[in-house]
Amino acid sequence: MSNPIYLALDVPQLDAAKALASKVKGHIGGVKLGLEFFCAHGTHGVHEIAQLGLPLFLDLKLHDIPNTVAGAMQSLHVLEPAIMTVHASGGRAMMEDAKAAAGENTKVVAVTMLTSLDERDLERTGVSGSPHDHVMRLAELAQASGLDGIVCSGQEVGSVHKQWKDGFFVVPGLRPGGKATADQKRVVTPRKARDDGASVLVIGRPISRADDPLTAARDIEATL
Ligand SMILES: O=c1ccn([C@@H]2O[C@H](COP(=O)(O)O)[C@@H](O)[C@H]2O)c(=O)[nH]1
Repeated sequence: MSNPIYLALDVPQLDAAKALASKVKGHIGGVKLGLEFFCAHGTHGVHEIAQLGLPLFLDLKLHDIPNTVAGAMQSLHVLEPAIMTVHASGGRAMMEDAKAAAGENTKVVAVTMLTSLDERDLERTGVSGSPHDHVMRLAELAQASGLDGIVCSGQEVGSVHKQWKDGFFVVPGLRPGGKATADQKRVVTPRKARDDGASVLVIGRPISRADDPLTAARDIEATL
């Protein structure tokens, strides 16, 4: 079974990002490049990280009208990401067009409800009900739109997995026991997420901000 850990390289300096990924390379299955990295280093930075030879998850969480998102997907195609994200709240047409524009080897997954939000935050955006129900609704929409899977927290992945048997589930908001949650609100341990059906475990600060990132990555891998 391949290593499901994708290290979130939310690191401002390109050299530091490369050094961190190289250091823990033997204990992760891929790297995740998000907005912080892409806004600072663009496609050049992605090519640099690609040289490490690990699968790339380009987490740009695209959210715009269908034509614009499809155009962005086409432009990013050349980077050959293994995984890309769009927001499920962009709607069915946007997700359909995003999938159609992506390369055939790229999994397109929809962000449902950010792991930094809880039920009160959701209510303030005008959506009543539980995070669980909101995630389930958006998962159904993503599946109907032909996407490969979704991004959700480890608190929902078990239910989504029961409903969408062959879905591809990306789970961030992971904290090994006792680690600071910081801005994350819907958290579980990597092991729990894995047991409940996560395909990819996105882990950033518990590794990148650890005193010894190599030991942290190794310890997390050992719990799986
Ligand atoms: O709902 C979401 C979607 C994406 N993320 C991203 O995952 C990592 C998590 O980093 P940690 O340091 O392990 O908290 C980060 O890059 C987010 O942009 C998420 O956390 N939640």
